[in-house]
Amino acid sequence: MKRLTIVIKLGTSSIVDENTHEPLIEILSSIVKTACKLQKDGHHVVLVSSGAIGVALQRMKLEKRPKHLPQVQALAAIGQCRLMRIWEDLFGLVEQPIAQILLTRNDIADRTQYLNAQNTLHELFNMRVIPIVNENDTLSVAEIKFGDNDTLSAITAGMVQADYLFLMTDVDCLYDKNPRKYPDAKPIEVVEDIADLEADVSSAGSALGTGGMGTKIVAARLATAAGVTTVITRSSEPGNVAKIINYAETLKCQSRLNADTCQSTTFEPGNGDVQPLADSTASLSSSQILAVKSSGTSTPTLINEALHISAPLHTRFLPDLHPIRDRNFWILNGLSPHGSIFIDEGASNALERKAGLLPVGIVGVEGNFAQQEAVRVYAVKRLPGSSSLGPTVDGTTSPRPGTHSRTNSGIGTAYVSGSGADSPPRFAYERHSPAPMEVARAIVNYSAAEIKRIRGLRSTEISGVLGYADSEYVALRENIALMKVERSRPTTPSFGLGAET
Ligand SMILES: N[C@@H](CCC(=O)OP(=O)(O)O)C(=O)O
Repeated sequence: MKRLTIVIKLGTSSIVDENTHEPLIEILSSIVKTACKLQKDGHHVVLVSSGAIGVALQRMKLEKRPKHLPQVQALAAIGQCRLMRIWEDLFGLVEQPIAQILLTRNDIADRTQYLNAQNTLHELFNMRVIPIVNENDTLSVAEIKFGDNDTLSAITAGMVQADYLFLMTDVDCLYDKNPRKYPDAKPIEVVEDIADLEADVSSAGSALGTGGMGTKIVAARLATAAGVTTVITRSSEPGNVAKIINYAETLKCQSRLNADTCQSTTFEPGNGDVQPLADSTASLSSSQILAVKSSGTSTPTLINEALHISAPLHTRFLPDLHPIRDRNFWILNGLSPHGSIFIDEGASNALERKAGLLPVGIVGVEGNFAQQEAVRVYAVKRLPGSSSLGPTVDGTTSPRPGTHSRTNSGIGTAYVSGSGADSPPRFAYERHSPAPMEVARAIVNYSAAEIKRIRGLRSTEISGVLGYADSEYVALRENIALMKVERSRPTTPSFGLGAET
């Protein structure tokens, strides 16, 4: 039997009525039914549930979400237990145990706590319990906030290495243009590479929640990079979750056009339900396999036609084939960067070859970070003729006064400037057109002040300058996570839609 791990995120607008703030019992009941069915079929299910603040508004008979942070935090405290009471009542009706997990970014910034959260989730799966995750808003202030539950759900999906993340919202899917303005807007069913998506993400969230379409795209980017198929679909039809999984798994299986690889899959095309097969027999009939083979296609739409299967409207973001997982996922997404380091091309290439980060390749530092904190790592080009021992990247947004020349490096745009032949060359970079490329995140062995003093030096020179040398590396290889960097991207259709949460 193929067991899937499925994270379903419900925004505030799917949980409470935007005007009356009453719980949307019909949707919540359908979610419970869907989650229990998936669970009973052997899959692992996690709910990421917003709605604490929305539910509290009704409890406290308030008309609007307050703006003052302590009031919002107090409401979250009031609403969270009421929200869980609603879930407990509904899941209790079908004897399905649930668990509450409240997270802040701080909780997972510590590697041990991150692993503890991960272990707890896995243990709950083993116990056949459905975890319900929300941000711990009462403790969260800006610096330790995930910001919105779309991001939280993507991090949760990465943490449990989910197969699917469902971002349930108030629209069917993405369209090639704003369907509210353009009646001929076409739904986008599959986004093969999210890097190619140029999105109009201007739509705001609902009055109660914090997310919108922008945060959904950010979440989809994060989750697909972690190998999670991410789906945007309408929350008012939770039964669609199983239909979409069924459809996507069937297409995945069929696109391989190989009966052997389909053997462990457990789906009956077209009936809308995910069915575990006790004996691992092929889920697709030989006539269906023949139908696809004889159609001579592997594209989803044509396979779909060959099989006569369809799914409710949705947009599916396909996962990265080389997912970022485990420690790398944690470095990239669990930690908040406290500053930036700028490295030259040689160092950038060395990182690609899985080397650690030495001081000699560092050309600049920004921010005020301490040892063992996370930083962003940007690649910039070292200009010909500049000193190898300590040109500074100063982060100005335009060239400094004086003589300057400009090169387009393909990595970032670098300027060299100085007031004449006697002045040492300085590096500056332009933040826009093109911005320096963030190539990695790293946990550093030295503080910003220390790195400013040792940048450009060989490792043997560190102790001479600092009086000590904690490490020859500014960041050890195991503490560096490379980003997926797109050096050139084709332009792609933009889309528009007005999702609320
Ligand atoms: N954690 C908050 C919701 C935050 C949030 O992202 O809300 P939403 O945009 O509705 O998914 C709550 O429970 O009210």
